[in-house]
Amino acid sequence: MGLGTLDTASPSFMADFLKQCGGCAVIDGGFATELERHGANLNDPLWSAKCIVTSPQLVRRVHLDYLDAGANIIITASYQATIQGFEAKGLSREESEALLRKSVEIALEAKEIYREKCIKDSMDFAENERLSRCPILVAASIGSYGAYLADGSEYSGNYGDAVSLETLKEFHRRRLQILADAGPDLLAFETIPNKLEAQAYAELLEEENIKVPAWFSFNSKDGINVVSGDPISECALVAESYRQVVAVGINCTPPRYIHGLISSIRKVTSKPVLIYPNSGETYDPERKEWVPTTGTADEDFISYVGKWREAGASLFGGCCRTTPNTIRAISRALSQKSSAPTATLSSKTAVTNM
Ligand code: MET
Ligand SMILES: [Zn+2]
Repeated sequence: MGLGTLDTASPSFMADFLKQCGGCAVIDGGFATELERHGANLNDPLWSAKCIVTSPQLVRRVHLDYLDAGANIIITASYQATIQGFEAKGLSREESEALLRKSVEIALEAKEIYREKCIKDSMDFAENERLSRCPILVAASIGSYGAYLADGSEYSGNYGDAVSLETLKEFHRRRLQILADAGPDLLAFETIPNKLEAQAYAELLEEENIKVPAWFSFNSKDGINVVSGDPISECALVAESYRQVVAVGINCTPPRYIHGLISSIRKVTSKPVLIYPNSGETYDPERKEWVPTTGTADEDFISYVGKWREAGASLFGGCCRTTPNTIRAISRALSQKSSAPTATLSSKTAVTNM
């Protein structure tokens, strides 16, 4: 299935993977918001991680839906799964650690089911061809300290002076070890809100001698800086000297900012650039809901894909409020290989038919 020739420990792992995918890969779409669309109530400090406990079948189903839609990389449900968060719910240390492992196990299971389905369904030539061309990767999600706090600071990046580099490293250390040992193909540090946390991740990868390749993905609300106000160029540069970091990019950010951010990242790194924007709506942490933004055509998400590719991104997916339909449309847009991949696609359909 291709993976036999892909060595996650090799320095050329990401380049090899992208080559097998034809130059570009597809990441999945919004995970927590997709669980919600299926009826899960995530109004909880654990957010999507609650479903690892309450609805593992639904977690697996959403992974499978994204694979069916054309994702080459699925991201685990561990974004807001932390030992501290589970312990606050009364679980023991052992139970908490087992749940972290379980998030990876469910995604690996979905990958296996999907592969078996494709093999069995030998009549489905197109699917088989896709699989043999490009392997499926499981990326273990690591959300920020702010995501654990569940107080909106993942979108402000402001942890206050009391939170130091050491605080962040100690907060993340054990979770990182457990997720890395659970057997994912990648580690996805997602929605990184400031430079300090990126630095903490980078140092941890080295100190803990983590062998699983990682990506760093930041979020922005102005297209120039990450949400804390640290310039994206400085944040992306943190990753540059760490060989364990195999891609750098942006997630959970409105589509209208992505083009400029790709250019800024490309100026400071030659690592592959990944992007998985949200639907363009804004999360209101007080109301705990997504609200529409005015004045921009963020529903044109899919129509941007060709431009993002031209700007130098090579991994594309969606974040909050995007759906398997969005991913299917991205996958098609990329495989069309034309400079105007949206000609036959209604982007509005892709994003609003949720
Ligand atoms: N991978 C996570 C999800 O889609 C990222 C959340 S960003 C707030 O649920
Ligand atoms: Zn998001």
